[in-house]
Amino acid sequence: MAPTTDVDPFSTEVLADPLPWQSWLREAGPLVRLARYDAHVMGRYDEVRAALADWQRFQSAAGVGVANFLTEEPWRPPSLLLEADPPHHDAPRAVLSRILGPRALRRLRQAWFADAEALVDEVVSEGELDAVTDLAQVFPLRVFPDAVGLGERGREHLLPYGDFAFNAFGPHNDLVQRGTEGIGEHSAWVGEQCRRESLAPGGFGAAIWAAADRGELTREQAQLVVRSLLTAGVDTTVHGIGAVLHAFATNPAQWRRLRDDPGSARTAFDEAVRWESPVQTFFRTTTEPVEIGGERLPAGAKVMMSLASANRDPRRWHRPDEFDSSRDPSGHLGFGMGIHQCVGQHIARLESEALLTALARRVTDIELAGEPVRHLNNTLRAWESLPIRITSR
Ligand code: HEM
Ligand SMILES: CC(C)Cc1ccc(C(=O)O)cc1
Repeated sequence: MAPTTDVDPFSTEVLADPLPWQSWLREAGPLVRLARYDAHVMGRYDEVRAALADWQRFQSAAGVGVANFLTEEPWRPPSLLLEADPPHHDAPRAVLSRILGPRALRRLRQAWFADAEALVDEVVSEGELDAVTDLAQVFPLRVFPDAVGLGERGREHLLPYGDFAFNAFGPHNDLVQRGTEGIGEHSAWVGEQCRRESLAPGGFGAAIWAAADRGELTREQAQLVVRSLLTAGVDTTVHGIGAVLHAFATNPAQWRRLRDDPGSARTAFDEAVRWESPVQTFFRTTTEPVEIGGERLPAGAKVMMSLASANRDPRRWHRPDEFDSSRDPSGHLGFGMGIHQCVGQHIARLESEALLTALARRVTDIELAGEPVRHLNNTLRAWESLPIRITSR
């Protein structure tokens, strides 16, 4: 019988500091029953990785949150990638993989590096700034909506829309309730941006619609694939960049390492994604009886995957709680694993690499200049505010 816990992983206490819970979870066993939710949870690297690779027995079509789409209405029509399994998942994934692939990045690299230099020039004279509001939120919102082909107006809907979507993977707690008031307006704006007429030529959105013209997607699918970009492509990178800036601000020696070797920016970002896991958890649903750690789960069971716990599992990582930009972070689960592994990860890496490279060129030292403040979300590990002091050459 799997150990049972009465802990609420979505409680304010756990969301504010999830590390003690994750340590307990890893020691309690490979699978633990969550008494508060009709669900189980995995926190060890090997089991989480194996389940993510096993899409046949751990499906996504029943939703990747607490809610089981087979028994309750989703808050919006399900994603054709995230909340779909093969064969339905195949075409949307193939289209997006190509559009967000290496060729797109070569086209964007020069422009994003220049944009990052310009932003750093704007802020670096400040001396003291908030790494969240002045950098982590600004840069992704300056480059990504343009790359998608969005108009200028209404981009302030993007962050709150994504924040709600990530809260909605959790239970209907206070975080979801507080977002309910504004989500109608944010959703309406996002839905409008997914229409072909709203999307500028040359952007990711127009490329998705061109795939529909070629018969690779239907028109309805095209709209939803654009919606996937707008849902998954903003808050994640904002909090990923927040995480890497916090990591460097609290490890000054590693900032000097980055300045000596700017080429290490990409690995440093992946190490920050492992260490902080901006996306902490999501769920799968069993499609047949599954045996894990001596526990037999029936079909239709919801299982929470704690990426964050797995990314700090001492069974897999040496000194897991340390941010070590010189380690090899490959194999981390911060972008997931298997057929649903993040299709936008290269975009995220490029955004971070552009900003870190621009900062490393101009900033000799980065350190905390005040108490960082957490932004709580049922799924995301995020900062609300990150006061830093930078000294530039
Ligand atoms: C630091 C930034 C990011 C993190 C930590 C992150 C994390 C993840 C994770 C863990 C998954 C797997 C979900 C699952 O297995 O159910 C995923 C999937 C996905 N991500 Fe990302 N992501 C990031 C940035 C992005 C960006 C920039 C985009 C779009 C340009 C994006 C689009 C997607 C999409 C569409 C999926 C669904 C893929 C599928 O189900 O086949 N993500 N992401
Ligand atoms: C970590 C994932 C849950 C992020 C994510 C969110 C939304 C979508 C979508 O397709 O709307 C895809 C991926």
